This record gives sequence, structure tokens and C-alpha cells, in this order.
Amino acid sequence: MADWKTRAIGQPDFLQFNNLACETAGGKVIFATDEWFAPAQNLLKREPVEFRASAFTEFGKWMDGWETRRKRIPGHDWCIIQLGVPGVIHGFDVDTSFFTGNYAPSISIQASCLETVPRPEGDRTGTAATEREFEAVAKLRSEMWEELVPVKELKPGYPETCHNYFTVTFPHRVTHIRFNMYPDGGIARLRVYGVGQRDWSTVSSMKQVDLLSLANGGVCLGYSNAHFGHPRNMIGLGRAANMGDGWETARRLDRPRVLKVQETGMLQVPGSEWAVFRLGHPGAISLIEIDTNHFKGNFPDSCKIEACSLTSEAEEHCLREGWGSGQAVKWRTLLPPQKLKPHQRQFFSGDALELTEAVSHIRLTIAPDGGVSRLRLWGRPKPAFSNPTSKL
Ligand SMILES: NC(=O)NC(NC(N)=O)C(=O)[O-]
Repeated sequence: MADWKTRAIGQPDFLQFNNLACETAGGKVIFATDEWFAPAQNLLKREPVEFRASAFTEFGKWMDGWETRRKRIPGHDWCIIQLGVPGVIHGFDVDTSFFTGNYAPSISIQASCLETVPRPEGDRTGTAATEREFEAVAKLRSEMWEELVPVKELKPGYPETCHNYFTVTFPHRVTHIRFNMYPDGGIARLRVYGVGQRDWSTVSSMKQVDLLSLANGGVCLGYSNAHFGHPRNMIGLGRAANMGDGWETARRLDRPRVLKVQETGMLQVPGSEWAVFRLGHPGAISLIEIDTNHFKGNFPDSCKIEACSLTSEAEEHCLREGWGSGQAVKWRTLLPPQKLKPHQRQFFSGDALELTEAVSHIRLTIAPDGGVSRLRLWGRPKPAFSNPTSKL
């Protein structure tokens, strides 16, 4: 993953994937043994962890995370998390930020694909009663849970020790996580990094879907710069909440001291930044949405989109050698250069698009730098020249 040069040295590669449990992706805590000091749903918040030195509630010190009581009864605390986007998990970040004298000393993590669990008799799927019965059954049947992380000690929530990373090799679709803490205490965030996996057998090849969406299995595989916001944010659900929920690069340091209009009449804005994605399913793209929502003084001057069809071997080569070299991939223009506007959605279809064949990967290039909040690529799922399956 050579192009991911902006990541801090020593961090695991899996941090580049999508957080499948984040509440902005639809992640939910459906059960917790105890939430005395702070609710388990805080584990799934997108926002950075906060500490408010003088905030107290009627239950104790206000904490931004999941915090249970000091146990005076047998057992340990645990919760069940329903992933917002079911998929294949590559690693976890158990973040203990600000839990110092009260962090959970150990955890373990189990996973299951509960879609395959038979629903209760009567097929009343979706009613509250049925869902409760189903959850109760699912919680109790321990054979349904695979151990992804065995019991491991955590480090306390000081800035240099708060991230407890666990790499996982489990090439199966997961819908739910059972998160155990031993015996009790507090944890600020649980980030579940992976790639969404949609069941494409249920999607008609006549249906237009956003093939790039996080929910449909899209994933960012490389970028040139992610200083203020990671490009994966562009494939999130709904419209961006704020600038932090989009892709934003740093200002290019090589920008001219004074911008000038050239003899051609064009403004001189040299330089560009790029991000590469694999679609959740290959397909022919018929409608593109580029949303610069919230980027008003920092939207890119222009953008273009190229596409290609890659085998999984070619993808692996690019991940190893870098996407920037341009050697291994023959990018073809999907959307030729377009001027962008601030803080709005722009749509491109029909003659604006130059490629009708099915593609598996795309590269968005912005010039010279700036922010884009969402990128949507609508098309029909079709087999491409090759159909890479996730080996990541
Ligand atoms: N000062 C604390 O954080 N105390 C307790 N926790 C909260 N949140 O009040 C505790 O010791 O478990």
C-alpha cells in the first residue's frame, strides 16, 4: 500500500479501510450488560473522543465512551453491535482515550453473520416482538460467535497508548460483533475496519445503484493526500454533515505566489491530488454526482474521473508498487475535466461521460487541491473484463 504515504509510520494498513460499525454508517448497539456511567452507543461515534474536565452527571463523571459500574457481582460486561454495513473485517481499534483510572483492563471480540440464523416461527420479520425474540436467541447461542480477537490486555487512554490495534484474518461476512470487556470499566471507541460486502444475487442487473457506496462494498485503495479528511468519507451514506465528513487535502505547497492568467486565457493553477477506489461491483457508469457540500472557500478548481478494469493480481501489484507510477494501470477517461462549483451537488450523465463499458476501479483527480464531500457513481452491476474479489 505504497501510496498511502500520509499515514503515520507504524500504523497498521487496515486503518485505511471503512469503519463498518460507525454510527454514521448505521452501526447500532442492540444490547449491553451495563451502561451506568456512559452508554455503549458512544463506542460507535464518528467524532474524536472528548474530555470535559468538570462535567458530571447524576451517575458520576461524564465520559465519552462506554463505561460500566465497578463490578460487585460475578461475570463480565459485554455488548452486541450490529454493523451498519455487513462485510469482511480486517482489524479493530479499541480506543481507550481519557479512560485512565477506569479503563477496561482486557477485552475479547467475537463476530457472527446473524442473517443466517433462522428467524422465529411465523415469519413476522421486522415486528418489534420478533426482533426482540431473535436478538435474545442470537445473544444466548454462544456457538454462533466466532472468536476474532482472543482475550487481550488493553493499554490506558493516554495519548501515546490509547489506540489498541488488533489485526484480523477472517475472510467471512460479518453482521454483528460481540464485544467483551473483562471485568468492567470504560472504552472510548470501537472502530471496526473492513470492506462492505453486499449480497449481489438479490440486486437486479437492470437496477441503477451507486456502485461506489460504502454500503455496496466500495473501498478507497490509495490517495495522494488526506491531510484534513480521508477520501473514503466521499462514499459515506447521505450528504456530508460538515467539512470533516469529506475528502480534503492540504493546500499544495508548490502553488504559485501569484496566480496569473496565461496567454491561452486559462488561469494557471498547477498541481493535482488523486484518490483511487474499487467499486463494490463492476458496472457501466451512467450518472456521476460530485458534491462539494460545505467546501465554499476551498472547493477544487476542477476534477476528472478515469476508470479501468483490473484483475485482483493487477490490483495487488498496484497496492504493492503504488498507484502513482501509472505503469500497471491503463486509465481511460470516464469524465473529462470539469470546472467545479462551491457547496453544491453537480451531476454528469449522457454525453458528458466518455466510457460505456463496465469498469471495476476509478481514479478521481482534483486540481489543484481542496475538498469534495461526496462522490456517487450510479450504474448497473455487470461483470467487467475481470471481477476482483476482496483479498484485502
Ligand atoms: N472518576 C471516575 O471516573 N470514577 C468512576 N467513573 C465515572 N465515570 O464516574 C469510576 O471510578 O469508575
